[in-house]
Amino acid sequence: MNRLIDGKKISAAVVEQLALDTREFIATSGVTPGLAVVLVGEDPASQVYVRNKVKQATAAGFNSTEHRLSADTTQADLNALVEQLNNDPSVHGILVQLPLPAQLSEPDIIRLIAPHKDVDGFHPLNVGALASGGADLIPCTPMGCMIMLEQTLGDLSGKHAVVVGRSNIVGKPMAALLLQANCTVTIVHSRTQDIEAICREADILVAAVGRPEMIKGSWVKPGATVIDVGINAVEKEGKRRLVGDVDFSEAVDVAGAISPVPGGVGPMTIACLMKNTLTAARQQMSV
Ligand SMILES: NC(=O)C1=CN([C@@H]2O[C@H](COP(=O)(O)OP(=O)(O)OC[C@H]3O[C@@H](n4cnc5c(N)ncnc54)[C@H](OP(=O)(O)O)[C@@H]3O)[C@@H](O)[C@H]2O)C=CC1
Ligand SMILES: Nc1nc(=O)c2c([nH]1)NC[C@@H]1CN(c3ccc(C(=O)N[C@@H](CCC(=O)O)C(=O)O)cc3)C=[N+]21
Repeated sequence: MNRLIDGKKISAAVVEQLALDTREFIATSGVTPGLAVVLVGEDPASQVYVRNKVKQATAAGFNSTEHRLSADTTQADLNALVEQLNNDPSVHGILVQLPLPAQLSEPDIIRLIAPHKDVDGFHPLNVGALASGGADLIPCTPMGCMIMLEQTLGDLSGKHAVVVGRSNIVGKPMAALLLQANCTVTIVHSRTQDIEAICREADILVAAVGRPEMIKGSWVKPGATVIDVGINAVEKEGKRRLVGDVDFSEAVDVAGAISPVPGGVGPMTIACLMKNTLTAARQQMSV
């Protein structure tokens, strides 16, 4: 029996609960949570995500603002915007869409965001808190993956989890959360030898590589739970399609449960961004 992990459905339930919590927060504090999303340049995929984020934030009952800067924005201009948002009491969460154009420094801008408004959980202070087990603002994509895994498997204790990819935004925080949930965690990356054999040992396989359909059905242990984080735009039969890092058509016959792309991790990421925005607003208002 193969089971599809339906990110659209799970995220809708998360957002529904969040809308209730938000209403209660607004009634108690008199404050509406505010999310500011910053987009530099015209990357079409980023525009889609930003639009989805702003739409969902409005649905959850937040105020949300979108700040679009041109692709040739200077570091000084971007810094000035972030400082303005840091100092704006109506803004509780700030997200700067990545990647940034080449002339801008990602580490510098991430460090500049006030840690208590860092709803991506990328500031070194929040990364440190996650590593030592006491974080409030957890990176949205790994948080979304954990919700999917816990709904599918319940207790994750003792499972062997293999994370493919070691980026700061997905792979590393994913591994930290799995470890916190008592999994035995292996991280593999581009220098790992015999990735296939390691993947085949996984009870939980999380793919965050950015290579379309790299993980084949034969890499999956029968019955394993597969979470596909990859979002890759490819041309198929002359049409633009989104595919994951897992070869879904092969893996679906082997896995015990698997998340699709689209309709898997993507919507969960946005739902978790909303969760973090409410958490940030609560902390700032001490409610
Ligand atoms: N659904 C969602 O909400 C989100 C989806 N994504 C998607 O997830 C994917 C990964 O994103 P991100 O983590 O930012 O990507 P990065 O490019 O930052 O990291 C990719 C990782 O995969 C590893 N890797 C690359 N090629 C191989 C290979 N052939 N074999 C083994 N490992 C390899 C790299 O290894 P090394 O470190 O050695 O170079 C690196 O650690 C992308 O498709 C992205 O679009 C990302 C964020 C959110
Ligand atoms: N600071 C920052 N934080 C991020 O969290 C961040 C980022 N930068 N840069 C880019 C990646 C990517 N990402 C996605 C979010 C939602 C979908 C999503 O909603 N996907 C839908 C489909 C969207 C479509 O149709 O294109 C789905 O998979 O079903 C995808 C990808 C967040 N990221």
